[in-house]
Amino acid sequence: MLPIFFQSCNDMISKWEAMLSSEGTCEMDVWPFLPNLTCDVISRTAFGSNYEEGQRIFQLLREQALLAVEIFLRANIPGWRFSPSKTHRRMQEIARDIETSLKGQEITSSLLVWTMVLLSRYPDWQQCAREEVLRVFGNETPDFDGLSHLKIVTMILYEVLRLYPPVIALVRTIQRNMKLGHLILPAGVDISLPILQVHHDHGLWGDDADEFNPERFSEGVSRATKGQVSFFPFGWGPKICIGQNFSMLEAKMAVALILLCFSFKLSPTYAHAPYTVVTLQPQYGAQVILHKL
Ligand code: HEM
Repeated sequence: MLPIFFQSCNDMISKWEAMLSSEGTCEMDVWPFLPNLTCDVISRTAFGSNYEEGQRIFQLLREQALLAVEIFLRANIPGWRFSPSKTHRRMQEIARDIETSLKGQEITSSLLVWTMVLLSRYPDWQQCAREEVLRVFGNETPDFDGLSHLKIVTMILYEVLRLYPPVIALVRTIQRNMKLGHLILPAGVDISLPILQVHHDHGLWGDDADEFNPERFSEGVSRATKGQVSFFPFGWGPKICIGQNFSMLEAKMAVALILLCFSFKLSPTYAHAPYTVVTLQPQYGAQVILHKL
């Protein structure tokens, strides 16, 4: 799997290098490249093909996401979600076409784009992470052992997942009448588990809850959360994400290789506008200025 991550990340970096000016800089929107990278990785891993060959599946995934938004926007029309509309029929067709295990690809690109935005905003953390990557790998190709030893990069990724969880909420349907704390929950009711709000809760995370401070994860997740379920970007319990190790490894590889090749800062044209199309994305892209190292 790691050689696939490495190859796909290198392909993306080569495209960025080809765009550099003679001074070794380039202003660009990195956001469109990141879903292509994660599609490429999952496509090569699942089908042994590259992004171009797996393209049909990813077009279907994007169409499905837009249809889901359409349904969400009409959710307040009573009974609409049960009606056999054209949107529903198309969604069912698409669902048959796509295996569940593909659903993580766009989510990982959300993690990567917010990591680039935050490291652009916090150059000290960017430098700190680069020094760690250089210390661990030097001129060697990143391997599994080294990636598992990237402590600062891991702290940064956790803090990005806390501030910008790609999945902002989970929904659960109550199967039978139950009591949860002081709440009585009747069967059939849908409840939302608001990941984004919990991750920003000042009572749980302190006064700096809205600030980027990877240091809070320096002693691991359970210390940072004081043993509470206040950090669950991958869900929790029996339905927890089965792709979390895959995506963390992929993200570490991508971040390590980008840090080794470029320094980057936000372009003045960047407009901070997180919005949700199934996952949390930058509405107007992620314009950065890259400098070749
Ligand atoms: C940063 C990346 C990712 C995040 C934040 C993420 C997050 C999540 C979340 C919140 C859930 C729902 C858990 C629940 O309903 O309680 C989930 C489920 C799932 N994820 Fe991920 N995911 C990521 C990457 C991936 C990747 C790369 C894959 C596949 C290679 C993947 C495969 C799945 C599958 C198959 C499920 C359904 C598990 C089940 O229902 O039993 N995810 N993920």
